Amino acid sequence: MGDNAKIRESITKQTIAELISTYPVVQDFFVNYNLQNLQQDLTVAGALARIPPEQLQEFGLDVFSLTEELVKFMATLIHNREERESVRTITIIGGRNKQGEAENVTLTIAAGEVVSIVGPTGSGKSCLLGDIECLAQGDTPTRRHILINGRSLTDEERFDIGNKMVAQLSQNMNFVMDLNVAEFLAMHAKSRLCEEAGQVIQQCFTCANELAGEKFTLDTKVTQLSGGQSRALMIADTAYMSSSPIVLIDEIENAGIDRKQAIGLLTENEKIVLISTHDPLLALSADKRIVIKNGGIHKIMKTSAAEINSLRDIEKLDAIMLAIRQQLRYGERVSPLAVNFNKLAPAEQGPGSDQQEKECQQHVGII
Ligand SMILES: Nc1ncnc2c1ncn2[C@@H]1O[C@H](COP(=O)(O)OP(=O)(O)OP(=O)(O)O)[C@@H](O)[C@H]1O
Repeated sequence: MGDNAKIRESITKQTIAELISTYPVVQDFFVNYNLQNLQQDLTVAGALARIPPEQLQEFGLDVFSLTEELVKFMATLIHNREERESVRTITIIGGRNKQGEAENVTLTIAAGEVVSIVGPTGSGKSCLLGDIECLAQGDTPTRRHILINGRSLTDEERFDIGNKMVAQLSQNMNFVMDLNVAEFLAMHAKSRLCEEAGQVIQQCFTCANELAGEKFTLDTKVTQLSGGQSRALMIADTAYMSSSPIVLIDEIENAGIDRKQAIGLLTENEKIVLISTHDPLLALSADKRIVIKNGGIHKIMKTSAAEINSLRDIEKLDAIMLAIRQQLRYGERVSPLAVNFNKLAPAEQGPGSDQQEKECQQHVGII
């Protein structure tokens, strides 16, 4: 029996109340067809059969085609749920760098892991994100292959627009719709068949406002949001509404948002997060970092215990920079710094020494 036939058989036998209690978002489907008053204790088949034909004619439907619409709606809902739960790993199989030299790398990243991508400007960080976004199969300039749960995807799986495995938060985000924040979030909730949409919309809005510096309201037009506010809204949206299990972030450091909180939020739901960054705080907040050089994966380094210690100092420095930025933003004088700069010089044999780098590379078993 095909998937849709199984869904049809299963849902039509349930009562309306049972179906709604398992999938609250189904109420939206009924409301769309003006069917909010269906009798709750009847089976779905029974309740749909009792709808007067003229009520459905308004939508160009009869009971049979309405049932098929409901089955398609449920199939998408179930597919999204399964997908969210199904990506356990992604694997990057090396291709070649800008010179055509082989990368000789196989890196597997598990659900819940955060990996940063670092390297000089123009080295190829966004290109690696692009490979993951399109689930490359040796058909991009880098010739990399990306596997999901250890296997290559078919072209149908890669290019199925309903199959949104990867969410990408890119550097430039522009809205073209004339909607306010509330309408925008409601539209997303609907298109992603979000369960408990009202609650999720409120969570997204509150969280985006916490991430962004300057507050905005639900009435604010999305076209009026600043770059940082748009970024904050999209991060909250990705964290709470998107079912995509893989999140790619291209440089959030310049968006003026709370970066640590943003990453914490995205990793809460066992997503795989890859961040291209020039920011030490973000780079070291990851479990591992991929170092890109000349278009190729040069090294993969696990964040060492010493680096995690340094991260605490980096956070303090970051807090100082943030405070200075706030003072400047609000037209205040910058207060004298209570920092002993002599103490800030990196220790001679500190993190980053050759010995430690070798250990890191051995640890992840890379080239
Ligand atoms: N392996 C490769 N083979 C061929 N071209 C590559 C490869 N990797 C990167 N490139 C090319 O190099 C250019 C710069 O790459 P990319 O934009 O990914 O750099 P970046 O590290 O993200 O830069 P920035 O830090 O400035 O954002 C792009 O034109 C990209 O197509």
